[in-house]
Amino acid sequence: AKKKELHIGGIFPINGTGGWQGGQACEPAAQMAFRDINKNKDLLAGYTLTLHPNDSECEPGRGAAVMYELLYNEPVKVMLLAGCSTVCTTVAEAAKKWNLIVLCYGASSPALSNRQRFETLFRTHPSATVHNPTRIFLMQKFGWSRVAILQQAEEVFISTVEDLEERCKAAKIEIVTRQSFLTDPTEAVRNLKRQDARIVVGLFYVVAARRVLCEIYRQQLYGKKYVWFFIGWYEDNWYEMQLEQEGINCTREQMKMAAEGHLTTEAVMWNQDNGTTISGMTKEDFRTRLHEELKKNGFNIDERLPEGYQEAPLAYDAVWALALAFNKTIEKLAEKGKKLEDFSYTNRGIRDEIYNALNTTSFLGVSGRTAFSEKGDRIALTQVEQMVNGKYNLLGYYDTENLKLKPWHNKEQWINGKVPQDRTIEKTVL
Ligand SMILES: CC1(C)CO[C@@H](CC(=O)O)CN1
Repeated sequence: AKKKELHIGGIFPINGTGGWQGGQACEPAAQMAFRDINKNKDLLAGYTLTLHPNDSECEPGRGAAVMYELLYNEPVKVMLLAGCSTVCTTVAEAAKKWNLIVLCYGASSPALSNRQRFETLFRTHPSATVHNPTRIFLMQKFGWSRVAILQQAEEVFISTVEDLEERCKAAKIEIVTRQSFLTDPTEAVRNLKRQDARIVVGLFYVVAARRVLCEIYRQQLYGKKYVWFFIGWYEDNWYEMQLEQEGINCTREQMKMAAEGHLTTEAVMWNQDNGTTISGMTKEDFRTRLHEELKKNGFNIDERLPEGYQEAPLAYDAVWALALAFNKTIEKLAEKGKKLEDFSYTNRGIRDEIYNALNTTSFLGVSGRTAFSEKGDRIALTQVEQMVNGKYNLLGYYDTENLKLKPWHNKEQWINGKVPQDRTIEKTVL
């Protein structure tokens, strides 16, 4: 018998430079997952999934336009996939009116962790706040209870800092100052110096990070008395890239000196070990297939780029989450004599079944263990690295859900082997 089609709306950042460069690999990764699932005999028997891809250019206005095209044109879509925080915010806030679940594979904004605004949102991309429990863990591990914050004035960093401040308060870690800047960090760095900040958490995009690093060098806020936390998803040699083009007036050597010893935190987006995942692939199998897929799609791949498309596993696993949830929903509906293909935009009952199924979905994907919190956030491990002599050393992983190390390698290095202090220790004259 002919298989029944389930139609999925896909909104991807294909063109446009508004978003992150990794986004372009998400549509090919999702297409790969649709093929794998439609071939899989153990899933969705009697059904076939059909993706309707569209380009949002990572721009919320375009995202809204393609969403309405998807909704006002046959066939009825049963779910939406979307990427980019701005597009997901727009799409997810509206989609609940059509009883559509929205699965976001590329949205890090903490604002999306809000069930009042986003009743039907789930995301395989962790919120930017996933770094914060790890930052607190590191402060406690190294005995720092007096820290400072330097951030770029962007929504994602503002809401991340709000979460970090709450966690610092709960952990009795004093935030001696919180400095923010739009594009020029000079004054903000000067204020850090005035407050004798020693342990600083930095939250900014990579172009701003290079300006901060040069300012750190010029104002001597680096070396054995200081520790900086940076974001870990910049390119590995971000501190020496594009210095001329961006008008950075520090040499590569100076940037490298200022960067020495800094710590980074980032969400783990590729399965930590090389075990076989639900699709039968290991993460390396996936990387190889993605590489081939991107070449076939005319991407100019060089050796490094597959790492550069770090979010591709999140798009691939989002489709597996969707398929597993549909599988569960079909069984549940059958008990009530209902069918998934009877979904319509006014059908709240089927939306609730899909929502409940996603809420309890958990599997090992190419992006690692994939499961969602009650706010629909991706539960993820974080990775900690330290820059030593211009290269990142892996220090370990942290499980923010169970608040434990997985594992820690004890490879951190400090100048003269001494962990920097978080304040000036008054010499007590005996
Ligand atoms: C880690 C990063 C680069 C954070 O931004 C995400 C895009 C977004 O949140 O709009 C993609 N992944």
